[in-house]
Amino acid sequence: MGVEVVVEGLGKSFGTQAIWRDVTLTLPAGEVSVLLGPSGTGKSVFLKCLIGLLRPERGRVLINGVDLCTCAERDTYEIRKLFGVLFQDGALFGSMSVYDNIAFPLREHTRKSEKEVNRIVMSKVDMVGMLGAERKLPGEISGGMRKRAGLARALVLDPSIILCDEPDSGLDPVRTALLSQLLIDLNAQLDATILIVTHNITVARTVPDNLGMLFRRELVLFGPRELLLTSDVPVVAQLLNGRKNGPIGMSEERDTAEDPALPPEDPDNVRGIVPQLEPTPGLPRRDAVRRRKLRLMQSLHTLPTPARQAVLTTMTPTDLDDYDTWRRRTSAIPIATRKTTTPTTRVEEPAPRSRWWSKR
Ligand SMILES: Nc1ncnc2c1ncn2[C@@H]1O[C@H](COP(=O)(O)OP(=O)(O)OP(=O)(O)O)[C@@H](O)[C@H]1O
Repeated sequence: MGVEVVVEGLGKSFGTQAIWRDVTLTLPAGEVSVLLGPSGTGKSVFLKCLIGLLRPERGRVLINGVDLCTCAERDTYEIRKLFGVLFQDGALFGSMSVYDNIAFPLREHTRKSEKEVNRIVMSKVDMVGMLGAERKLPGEISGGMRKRAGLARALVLDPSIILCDEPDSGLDPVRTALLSQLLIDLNAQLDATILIVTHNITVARTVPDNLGMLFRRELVLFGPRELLLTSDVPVVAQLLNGRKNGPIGMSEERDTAEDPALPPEDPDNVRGIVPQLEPTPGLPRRDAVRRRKLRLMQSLHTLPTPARQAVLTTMTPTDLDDYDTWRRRTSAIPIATRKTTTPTTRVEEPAPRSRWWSKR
């Protein structure tokens, strides 16, 4: 199963340029999350901080209890093995074939035989739909294929955490839709924690379990997809609808500090929940979906009404039964505890779980 990534109070600057400050969020284990934000808001820098390629000045990144911001080089190296990363440009070695690029982490970090390497590489080549192109050089294939080759390379060590920096940039709408499906299928097969940085609104609306947004050097919001897709926060609504009117300007200097109200009659306003992609028929169901539903029910009371209603519409009778079982199990503890002091008190609700989503 994937690994939870906990980010607490993270801050990063380059010299006097503050990129973002006080970023706090949790990527739940095995779930798919998307990070949005206008160009230049530091999304790629954030990914690099998560894998320890850049060191933030403030805050913590906790993975399996290890703080990547302060741990020794040796621990960083070990933790990094949990990650598979698709960099923005694919980051392939230009002089190596696609096959050798994908085989590289296996040859570098494992002692597998060439036969075993071949089996793994070809299975990943197949997975990303590149059979027949594996002997080509990166310069001989399209940008979209380079992205998919980069994704195949990110997967060869069976990562618990997959980071994808703009996997859809430069892809046509059909290939973007296929890539979205591929990411959901991967999550169903691997149950890995996935974080995708994208500018693509359709990907943001249809792929993730959780959405977040960076703007003006801060994390505006991070939480379940229902929270952002029903959000009235102007910058979130502007970005998710791809509109020109709103706080986001052409350049950072033109971004406005206040959140001007959006015109309610805007015909482009397509706010609301769209169905999330399901794994391709024949693949396993996503384990994350059930875990996430239980977690959402536990923290339902912390969500704004529109998000809460949207979450409730996704619940099946089985989900509600799961929640009921959990409630009975957890409330048994306080009832037993209270018996000694106030035996007549019935505890109706489990202790409220602290809010796990983040708001500026
Ligand atoms: N190594 C570095 N040294 C100095 N500045 C850097 C470095 N890496 C990134 N930056 C700066 O950090 C800011 C954020 O860059 P980043 O690439 O993370 O943005 P982004 O949100 O991913 O943008 P885009 O969506 O356009 O890819 C930019 O102003 C960039 O110039």
